[in-house]
Parts: sequence; C-alpha cells; structure tokens
Amino acid sequence: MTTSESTSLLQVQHLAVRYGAAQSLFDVSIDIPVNSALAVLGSNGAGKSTLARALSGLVPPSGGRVIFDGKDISKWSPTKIRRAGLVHLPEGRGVFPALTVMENLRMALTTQRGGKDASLDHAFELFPVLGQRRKQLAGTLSGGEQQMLSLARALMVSPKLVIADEMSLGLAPKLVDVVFESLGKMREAGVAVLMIEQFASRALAFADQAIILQRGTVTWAGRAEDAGEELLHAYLGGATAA
Ligand SMILES: Nc1ncnc2c1ncn2[C@@H]1O[C@H](COP(=O)(O)OP(=O)(O)OP(=O)(O)O)[C@@H](O)[C@H]1O
Repeated sequence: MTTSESTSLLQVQHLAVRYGAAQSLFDVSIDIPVNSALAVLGSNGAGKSTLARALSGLVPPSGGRVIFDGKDISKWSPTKIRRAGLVHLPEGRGVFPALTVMENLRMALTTQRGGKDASLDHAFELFPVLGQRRKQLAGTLSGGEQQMLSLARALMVSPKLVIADEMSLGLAPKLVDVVFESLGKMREAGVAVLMIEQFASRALAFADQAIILQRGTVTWAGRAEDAGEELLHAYLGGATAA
C-alpha cells in the first residue's frame, strides 16, 4: 500500500451515475485524505449534486467504486453510510423549523447509546450561539444560524467526512461568513469536507484540493491554490462568483 492510499479517507474510482437513459457522471475519480477539504466546482447541471447523492447512497452508481474509511460503500444504504461517518448536508437547511434548537440536536442523537450530554456540550462549545438559543424554535433562527444548527446536527454523529452541498446558497454575505467559519471549526475538530459551492474563490480559499466538473466529467483537478482566476474563467465562465 502506498502512503497516499494509507491516508485516504475517501477514494472514488471511475464513478458513473445514470438517471434512466441519461448519464450524469462519467469516470469520476477523486481522493480525499483524512481531515482535508476538497472543493467541487462546476456550472449548473455539471453533476455536482449527483456526485454528492451517489457518495451518500441516495442514487446508486452504475459503475465504479466508492471506498470510504477502507470499506467499499458503493452499494450501502444512506443510513449505513451515515452511520459509518459520511454525512451529507443537502442543499437547504436540513433542520426541523417547528422544533427547538435543543430538540433538533437531541433528534440527531436518537441512535447514539451513551455520551449524549458530552456530544451536546461539544456542539455548544463549537457553536456558542446555539447554546444561547437552545429553547428557540429553529424556524425563527437566521439563515446562518440554521446552517450552524444543521452542521451541529451533523457533528452529533461524529462524522469523518461532511459533504456540504451549496450551504451558502441564498444567504446574505455576513451569513456566508458564518457558514465558512462553522465549516472551519468542523475541520479543526478533525472532520474532512467535500464542499460544493457557488462561491468558487471562497471554496478554493477554504479547500486543499479542487476539481472542476463539466457535463459529468472531471476536466481539471489539482491543488486549490493553483486554480487561479484565469483557469476558473476558462472552465466556468460566468459562474466564478467571488
Ligand atoms: N433525478 C434526476 N433525474 C434525471 N436527471 C437528473 C436528475 N437529477 C439530476 N439530473 C440531471 O443530471 C445532470 C446533473 O445534475 P446535478 O443536479 O447533479 O448538477 P449540479 O452540478 O448539481 O447542478 P446545480 O448546481 O444546478 O444543482 C443534469 O443534466 C440534470 O438534469
């Protein structure tokens, strides 16, 4: 086994996905080392969300393999994948608006046997504002705070990898800052991140590695710091929002 294999958390090998007759992903290969971040960039319809859905078991691959934490999870159910530590935060908030912050967090803990108080303490340590608002209904939080709650819920299951799919979509710039800060805290806690993001430059500043998807194919892959303006413009055209 080479060094890169031994430190890999997620290896996607020649992944293909079809929706009926239409193929959405072709021969996609990526590698995410433990505790690192990958930015997945691409214009609308490039296949970013399909990649996220395939990795989290929501759509079955039609070819290739997904190895997570040393196990082939290609055919696992979404629940089994989540329990193994790969958590998908889909577009949208992913919180229960009519429940309080505390109830939202407790719900995420229902399958955990012990250590519930420690998990809650850890979440409030990372996101103090949630501790202050524990009795508030989630639907009355700001957009950024709801995203924080969504991240805190994900943390409850001690994830090894979080897929953050367009978390800053539709948020005001200040709240986008909150989302990036929150994801940064998750990384500090040792969690790897696969980030799908409309704000290409912010995603690149956050990530170690990046790929560009075009029509279901990886057309560029490299270190995030090497993906300059010119390259982004060439691949993404108008989609290079700051
Ligand atoms: N459930 C589905 N059934 C059929 N085709 C689908 C389905 N979901 C996505 N597609 C198609 O797969 C391709 C990739 O879509 P996907 O949503 O993964 O792109 P994306 O890069 O996430 O785009 P966006 O940023 O708009 O969400 C598109 O051509 C889309 O029309």
